[in-house]
Amino acid sequence: PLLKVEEYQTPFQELLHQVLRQLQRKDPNAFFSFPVTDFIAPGYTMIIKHPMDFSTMKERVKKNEYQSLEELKGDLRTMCENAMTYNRPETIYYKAAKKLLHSGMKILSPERIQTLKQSID
Ligand SMILES: COc1ccc(C(=O)NC2CCC2)cc1-c1cc(C(C)=O)n2cccnc12
Repeated sequence: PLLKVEEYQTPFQELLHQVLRQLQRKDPNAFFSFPVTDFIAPGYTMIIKHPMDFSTMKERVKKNEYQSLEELKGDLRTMCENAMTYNRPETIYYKAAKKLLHSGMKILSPERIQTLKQSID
C-alpha cells in the first residue's frame, strides 16, 4: 500500500497541522487526543454539549473547515473548558486542561505563528 502522506491542499492547512502538532505535544498523556466517552466519563455527553478533541480538530483541518486561526483557537478553548466543567478542580484532567489552555494560547500567539509561517514558507 502507498505510504500515507499527510497531503494538504493549502499552505494554511499545513500551518494549522503544525500548530496542532505543537499543541498535542502539550498533552503527553493523550487525554485530549480522542473524544471522551460516557464509558470512561459517566454522563459526559449529557453534561458537555459541544465536545471537542484533537482528532476532531485534525479532521477539520483536513476538510479545510477552518477559515481562520481564531476558529481553531476557539475549538482549543472549548476542549479545555469542557474538561474544566466536567472534571473537579483537584483532578488530573482539570489540571491538564488548565495547563493546555495556557500553553496553547502561547503557541497561538501572533509572534509564534509568524515564526511558524516563516518555517513553512
Ligand atoms: C480521551 O480521554 C481519555 C483517554 C485516556 C485517559 C487515561 O489514560 N486515563 C488514565 C489516567 C488515569 C486513568 C483519560 C481520558 C480522559 C479525558 C478526560 C477529559 C478530557 O475530560 N477524561 C475525563 C474523565 C475520565 N477520563 C478522561
